[in-house]
This record gives sequence, structure tokens and C-alpha cells, in this order.
Amino acid sequence: MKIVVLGAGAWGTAVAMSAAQHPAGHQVTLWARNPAQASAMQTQHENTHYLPGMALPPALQVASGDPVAACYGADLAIVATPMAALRGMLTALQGLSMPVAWLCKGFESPTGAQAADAGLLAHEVCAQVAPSLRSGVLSGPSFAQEVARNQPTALVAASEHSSVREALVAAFHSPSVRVYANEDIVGVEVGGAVKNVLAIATGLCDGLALGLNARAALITRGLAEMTRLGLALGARPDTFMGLSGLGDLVLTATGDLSRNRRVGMLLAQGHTLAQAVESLGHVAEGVYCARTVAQRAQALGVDMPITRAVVALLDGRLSPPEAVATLMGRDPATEFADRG
Ligand SMILES: NC(=O)c1ccc[n+]([C@@H]2O[C@H](COP(=O)([O-])OP(=O)(O)OC[C@H]3O[C@@H](n4cnc5c(N)ncnc54)[C@H](O)[C@@H]3O)[C@@H](O)[C@H]2O)c1
Ligand SMILES: O=P(O)(O)OC[C@H](O)CO
Repeated sequence: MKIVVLGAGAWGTAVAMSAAQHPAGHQVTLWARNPAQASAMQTQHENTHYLPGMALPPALQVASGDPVAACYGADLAIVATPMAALRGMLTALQGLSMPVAWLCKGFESPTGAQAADAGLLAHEVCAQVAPSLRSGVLSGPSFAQEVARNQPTALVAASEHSSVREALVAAFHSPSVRVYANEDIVGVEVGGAVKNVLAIATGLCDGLALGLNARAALITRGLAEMTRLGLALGARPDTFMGLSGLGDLVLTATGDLSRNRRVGMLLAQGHTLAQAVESLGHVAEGVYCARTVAQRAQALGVDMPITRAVVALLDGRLSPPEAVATLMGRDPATEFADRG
């Protein structure tokens, strides 16, 4: 297969490296928007800013310039930018006929003239700007550094189009990566977005040394609120027990490679949000989509107390100890309040 990965951050680079070593001998091109970064990767055989210390496979091609031109002749295009760049990239790609999948995990955060609009999931953005694309998402518990080292990883390919699911499995299922297909793109995207917000909460919890009991409680109650939002948006309940739900939540909420978890830990240590974000050097999508998650939940009448506490923390309305006190100070509740 010919595969183009558009976006040369940590995850786009890792995914391109993995595909370029696939036993089927895929031809893989990694496209960077910054020509200087592309030429540095070509000469150094390394993405020194976003994935330092990982040698790029010799077969991996690097490109820059027009992203649509980079896709000509490809069998599969992968959008590996953050959520904030997805709309622009899909608008550019709207006329393509090959399957297109994105890797970003979040809700779009509306800005400028659209600030009052609801923030959208990636497939909702695609429906607005590129409805004729055959599209989907590749998600699941996956730290870029581990995939770049070919450490065992399981992903989920979600799309309503079987040809997109099949293309993603053919491209990425390998001796080190298992790719499971799922038709529930709503559930897969909700899991990938909300786990980032919840990882900020567990980072805060661990940064304040609140203990393992507290972290397990946050993960479990976080899964409940993620599931409630997903069901209200039309997802299937079992998706939240899968790789993009429980799997990615456990990884991101507990794994020290997580940027979102690190934001929570830095806030607990007294850093400002601006300092925390600046020190990462990478995107932490939970910072940008927490408010949107809370707004969409509120519009649907879905209770998401952990998400609300994270938003108040990020907005500076609550200090780290106050955010914890707010969660612990809630009235007693039934564990499964939605049971019929
Ligand atoms: N890093 C991971 O382990 C990982 C794993 C799974 C999913 N993801 C998701 O993948 C997405 C990308 O994450 P990342 O880790 O690669 O981020 P990163 O911060 O490492 O890199 C972001 C990349 O996007 C590029 N970019 C930003 N705006 C762009 C634009 N307008 N056009 C083209 N390129 C643009 C940047 O130049 C950079 O190369 C995020 O939504 C993230 O949640 C990341
Ligand atoms: O580093 P994070 O917090 O963006 O998480 C990376 C991946 O999404 C984990 O699956």
C-alpha cells in the first residue's frame, strides 16, 4: 500500500515509522508542514523535536509542501495533526477519493466568530467540511514512544465505511500492532477525547499525593461519566469497555508518558496552566477540549462532575485542593443512578 501521514508530531511520526516497517512493504510518506523540519528529518533520519532518539526507518519518505499533492496516488491518507488543525486539513483533502483517517483525540474547540457554537467531534467536523470523504479514526491506548520502539500495542479502527476499517487494518496490523475494527465511531471518538480530560484529573490527584484509592475512584467514576456522554451522543455502551474507552483511560490516566496527565501533575505542583502547557512542547488535547466536553454534556443533560472540576481548575476558578474538595463534597449518590 501507499500511505501518506500528514503531520510529523510525535504520533504521526511513530505511526509512519510503524507502517514503514510493515512486513507487506508499504511505501510510506511522512509529511511535515514545516519544510525545515522535513529537511532536517531527511538528513538526520530522526524527528529530533517531536520524537528524539528514535531512528527513522530507511524506507520512510519525508515530504513537505502541498498536503493534497503529497496524497496523489496514495491508497490511504492519515491526518496526524492536533484537533485544532483538523478542519483546515479536511477542507483541503475534501476532493480525495482514497480512505482518509485521523488520529486526533478531542473535540474541536470553537474560536473567533464560531466561539458560541458547540465544539464538534472529528467525524462531525468531517461531515461539515468534507462529507463525501470515506473517513474514519484510528484510536486506542498508544504512546508514540512505545509504538516507535515496536512495543506491542492494540489500536481500534472506527468508521461507518467497511473499506476504511479494512484499509486501516491492512496498513497498520503487524507483528507489533493489533488493529481491531469497530463501527462505532461516536463511541471511539468520545472515549479518545474524554480520557484526556480525565487524565488531567488523575495527574492532579497523583501530584497532590492523594493516593491510589483516589486514583482508582477517579478512573472508575470517570469511565461512568465518559459512558454517559457517549450514550447521549448515540454511542454503543460496549465501546467504553474497549480499547478506546477503558483501555485508553487506564493508559493515559496512569502512564507517566501522558502529556495530559503531566499537565495535572504540574498544576498540582503550583505551576500555572500557561507554564504547564509551555513546558510540554507537545499538544495536550484535554486542555483544549475540557470546556467543550462540559458544554456538550450540559446541553444534553449529562452529569460530568469530574470534567466540570477540571474545567474550573483550568479556568483558574478552583485551586487544586479546592477542585478535590468540590468532588469529595458532593452529596451521597447511588452508584448506578441510571439503572431502570
Ligand atoms: N503522542 C501520542 O502518543 C498520541 C497517541 C495517540 C493519539 N495522539 C493524538 O494525535 C494528535 C497529534 O498528537 P501528537 O502527539 O503528534 O502532537 P505533537 O504536539 O507531538 O505534534 C503536533 C504536530 O502537529 C503539527 N501541526 C500543528 N498544527 C498543524 C497544522 N495546522 N497543519 C499541519 N500540521 C500541524 C505540528 O507541527 C506537530 O508536528 C493529538 O490529537 C493527540 O491527542 C497522540
Ligand atoms: O500523551 P497524551 O496524554 O496526549 O496521550 C497520548 C495517547 O492518546 C495515549 O493513548
